[in-house]
Amino acid sequence: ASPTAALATDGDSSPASSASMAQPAVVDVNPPRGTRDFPPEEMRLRSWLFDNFREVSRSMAFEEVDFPVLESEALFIRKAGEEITQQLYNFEDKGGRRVVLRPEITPSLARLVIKQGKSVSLPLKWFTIGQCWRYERMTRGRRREHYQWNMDIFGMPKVRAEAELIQAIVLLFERLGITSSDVGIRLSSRKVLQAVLDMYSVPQHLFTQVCVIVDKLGKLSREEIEKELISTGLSSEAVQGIIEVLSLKSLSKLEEVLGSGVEAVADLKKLFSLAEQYGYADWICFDASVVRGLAYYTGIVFEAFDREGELRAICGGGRYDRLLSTFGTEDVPACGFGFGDAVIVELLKEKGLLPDLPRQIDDIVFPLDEELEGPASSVASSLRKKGRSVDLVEDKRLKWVFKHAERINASRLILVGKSEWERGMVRVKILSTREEFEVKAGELQ
Ligand SMILES: Nc1ccc(Br)nc1
Repeated sequence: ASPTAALATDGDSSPASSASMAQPAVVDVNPPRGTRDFPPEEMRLRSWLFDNFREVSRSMAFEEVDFPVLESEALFIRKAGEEITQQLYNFEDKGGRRVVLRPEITPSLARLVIKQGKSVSLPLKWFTIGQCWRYERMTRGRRREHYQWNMDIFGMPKVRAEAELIQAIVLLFERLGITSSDVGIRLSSRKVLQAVLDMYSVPQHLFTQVCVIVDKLGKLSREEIEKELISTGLSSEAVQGIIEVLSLKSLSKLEEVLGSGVEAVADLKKLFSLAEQYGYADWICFDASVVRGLAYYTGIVFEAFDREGELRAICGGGRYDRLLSTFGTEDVPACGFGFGDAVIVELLKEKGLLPDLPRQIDDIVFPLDEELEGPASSVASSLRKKGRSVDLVEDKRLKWVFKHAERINASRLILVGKSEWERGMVRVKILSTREEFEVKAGELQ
């Protein structure tokens, strides 16, 4: 039996009703575990979301770039114990190369910046929307792929980059109808943690490991965090000092603890003052516990969260000034964020903000009998060349065509009939007003 035998037909043109043809599908029609199909309705929502990502990127003068989903595994080998590197969707290809389905976009961006080298002028403002993968034991039944909108700026060492990226995030939320009472953006700087580690003379090689551990604050208990920090070799007073500073929610308190003139505080003060000028100050708040879980961040980090506290972070990012040197070349200051396609949709559902995106086409062209299939083709073709979306229908009863027109929200029904065609005419029915008239076929717009 053909695999499509089990697929429903319209019950109108098939010889027997689809029910009598249903047989077990030969292949498993579900996509691989942890992955999704996008049938038309879901695809319209995804395209709507991505169009908003693109429109914000355009308004910020970012250029679109793209990369293979398949990357060399070497790009993602890091020793800081991040979840993302422990769940690599990695394998050996037929040429014996160690490759991965990329878990994130930033290393690919860095790779391309290095490859472009001196041929590009800085700053670079690039964005992409790409599928990212993780191989997680299905015990937790979580998805293994999602799409991420990434925006990154290379070659902008000052806080302007962070301010620009946060504006992009706020613009996106506002386009979707989300307000600063629904969502906040908490931000801090890894230089805060760096200053604390310096206070306790913690060796620099522990920095990224400590960041990855404290990023689990709020996910693991305080005891578990303390245990993991001690296991890196930190003294208990260093652990207490870290946890105490990371619980601060006020920049002035932070300044009291770290002392004035600390770079982290100066950066954050500058960002808050720029936020006032951009007009998004009510979206952001300082929260010293924000460190984000990626090893390569070096400065300001930020994440958007729903103020009801129900959901995981909606998006997140930060400054990564030393990623390129880990790939063996000179550093270029960089800053970026990733914005996944899943949590945002959950938030829109919760807020009743999912858009109604019905299918819509301009014209249905229908030959009233078989010998008019040719003329119907030329009518459809000329309308398409004029930019109309045209559904050319045949082998159906007229009753079915009217129902179909309603189902797909067609604006017009163009009927090609024998007597009209002999006079060079076609019949046009405006479906919203039921208005009906004849038009010269050659003058149909
Ligand atoms: N990094 C990553 C990849 C895929 C999914 Br689903 N979540 C996170």
